[in-house]
Amino acid sequence: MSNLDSSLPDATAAAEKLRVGFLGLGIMGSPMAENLVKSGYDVTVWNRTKSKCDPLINLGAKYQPSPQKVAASCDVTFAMLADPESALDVAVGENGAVSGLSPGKGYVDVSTVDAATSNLVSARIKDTGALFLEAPVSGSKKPAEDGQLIFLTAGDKALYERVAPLLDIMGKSKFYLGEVGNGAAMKLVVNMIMGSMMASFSEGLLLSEKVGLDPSILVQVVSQGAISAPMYSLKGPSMIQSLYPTAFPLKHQQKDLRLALGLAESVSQPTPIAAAANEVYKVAKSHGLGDQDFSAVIESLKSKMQQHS
Ligand SMILES: NC(=O)C1=CN([C@@H]2O[C@H](COP(=O)(O)OP(=O)(O)OC[C@H]3O[C@@H](n4cnc5c(N)ncnc54)[C@H](OP(=O)(O)O)[C@@H]3O)[C@@H](O)[C@H]2O)C=CC1
Ligand SMILES: O=CCCC(=O)O
Repeated sequence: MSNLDSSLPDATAAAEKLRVGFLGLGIMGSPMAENLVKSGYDVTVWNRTKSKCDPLINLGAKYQPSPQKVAASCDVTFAMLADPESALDVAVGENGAVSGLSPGKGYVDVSTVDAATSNLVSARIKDTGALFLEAPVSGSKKPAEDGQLIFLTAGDKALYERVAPLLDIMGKSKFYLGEVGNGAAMKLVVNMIMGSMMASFSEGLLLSEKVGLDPSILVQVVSQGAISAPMYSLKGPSMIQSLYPTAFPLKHQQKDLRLALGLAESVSQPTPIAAAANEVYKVAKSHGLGDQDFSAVIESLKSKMQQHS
């Protein structure tokens, strides 16, 4: 097929020259928006803390002072916000995106939220005549920087097709999962597994050390067997040194476990492992580790912290 084939998504988007809004420039939103700017898109940004917009503005992004004004000045607006409360506030609160939307526009929420929040945002967006897509992501800070995220999308198929070239810039793959809520649910199930894996890995590192083994050799052994995971090889060495440089904040992992437990409860699915893991993250959060990487959960299993909890 020729590169000039206008049926290709890339060619369609280039021909359309979409104006892209981006709300929420935290650990994930900043590199995602940066990749769009670097790919030549006309990007307009907003963030609650305005200073985080400056590096993007220096790269050529435009700025608007509210989600409403971003949505009004763009064809499609992405939102990458901390949690259900902020996702709702930015979409439907005062000067929220909804008041800037109209038929022909689209809103793509890439935050990790629960299905109920996503459905609420979707209903309000659709009331304006605009289209809605939920598209939470798997992959952390580095994959966001490298354009290697995995999008778990659901909602308006027409919007999915329209933004596919943008998702392809920010990510390495994308799944379309049907009705709004399915993307949120898939993301929560994935992060429920991840949270339990990290808590279990933490126990193993500490146990190996207590029985006189070298935990760095445990990391090597794990990396070569059936339970190997990139996460263990990536985070294990720094965890052994009690270093937790933030890629995925612990407070967000605990939020995802909380939301996943709610999802499980809604269908009476027992999730005792995730429930136990959630308690360990809650202890870590209550000890002020919420802004550190989620691998800092190991701290809550160290005996000195157990005595103080
Ligand atoms: N970090 C990661 O590895 C991954 C994170 N996620 C998910 O992506 C989302 C964002 O994560 P991440 O970028 O790491 O988080 P950050 O904490 O770095 O960024 C959160 C963003 O939300 C904004 N925000 C928070 N509260 C409000 C509010 N009340 N009103 C308006 N804006 C608000 C922050 O604004 P301000 O700058 O003003 O604080 C910031 O832009 C979360 O849902 C997270 O679970 C998904 C995959 C990976
Ligand atoms: O939500 C955060 C996910 C982090 C990851 O997938 O590595």
